Amino acid sequence: MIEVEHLSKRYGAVRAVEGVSFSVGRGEIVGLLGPNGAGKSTTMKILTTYLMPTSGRARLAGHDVLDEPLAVRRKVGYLPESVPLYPEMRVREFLRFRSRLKDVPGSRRRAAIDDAIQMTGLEDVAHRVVGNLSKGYKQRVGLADALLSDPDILILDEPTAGLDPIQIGEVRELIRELGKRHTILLSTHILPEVEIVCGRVVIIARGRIALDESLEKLKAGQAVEVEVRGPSDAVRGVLETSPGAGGIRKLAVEGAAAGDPGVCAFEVRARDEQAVEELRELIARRVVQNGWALRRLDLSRSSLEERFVRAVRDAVVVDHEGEAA
Ligand SMILES: Nc1ncnc2c1ncn2[C@@H]1O[C@H](COP(=O)(O)OP(=O)(O)OP(=O)(O)O)[C@@H](O)[C@H]1O
Repeated sequence: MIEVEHLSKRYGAVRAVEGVSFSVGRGEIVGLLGPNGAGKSTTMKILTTYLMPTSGRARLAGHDVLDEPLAVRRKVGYLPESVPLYPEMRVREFLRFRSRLKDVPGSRRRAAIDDAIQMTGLEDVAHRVVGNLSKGYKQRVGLADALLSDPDILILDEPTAGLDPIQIGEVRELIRELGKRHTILLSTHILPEVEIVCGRVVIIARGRIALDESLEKLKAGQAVEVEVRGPSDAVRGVLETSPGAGGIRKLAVEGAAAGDPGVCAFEVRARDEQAVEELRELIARRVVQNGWALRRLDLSRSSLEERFVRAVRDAVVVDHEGEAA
């Protein structure tokens, strides 16, 4: 549904996007992840035909952004980083206005607006003035707008930016729901967001692709963090000999005293993706069987974070080497 080939964009001397290539298949939810200024918004503006690339190609649902920009716009619903709304309009009135602009046929317009309102949970505020809504609800109005023409593709630029934790959860849930019917490319710089919502992540750093991988693969080799009240050496021995364990790292040991073995914490890396869930349960059983108190047992986030930091750092190094050359 989205094919991007060697896309570049310069703003004067600023190379915002440099030879970016990736693709998104029908029904995928892909996260475009990167630090501030990485080139995410610029890429999305090119894909939605709001900006022309300096070079390279992009096709959405088979239409080229340069040759057929109107056809692209008909296939794409776009939620820009800052949602342009008319604050003095009421929600339904705004969506009616937008549906006319988007050429939604008159006979379909009412149903399209009702569907968009229902999908985004705006029923209770449909009669309210947009400018008086909370930021979370304004974001939903932006999403409803993006859905009006029932587009095949949704492009969402930082859809949860500036929302409170409850609103963030609601919008993420909504995106997952939308992912059942639409192909979605969303940008964010929040790692857990990608983990929760997306099936694949494309990391962009300094305008270049630093990583393009499925979440499943990224999670392979994931680790379990375990905290136990028990003798550190014995605990370590039991953890590292657990079937499925691929390596162990000490996180902390504290408080051993007379009569108290103290508390120790380890990160146990799973040998493969399947192993991590089994390993978690096995560790719980083994700790308890040894008569130790299990204080904490989590999936470690560090593996994905490490991959992100490494990918971004490597991209910066390559960039500097490129400049030096
Ligand atoms: N209109 C513009 N004129 C000049 N430079 C620009 C313009 N728009 C963006 N840039 C620069 O291009 C680079 C990429 O910006 P872009 O907004 O695409 O990044 P981003 O990944 O979306 O960042 P953020 O997460 O902060 O929104 C940055 O260095 C930015 O300063």
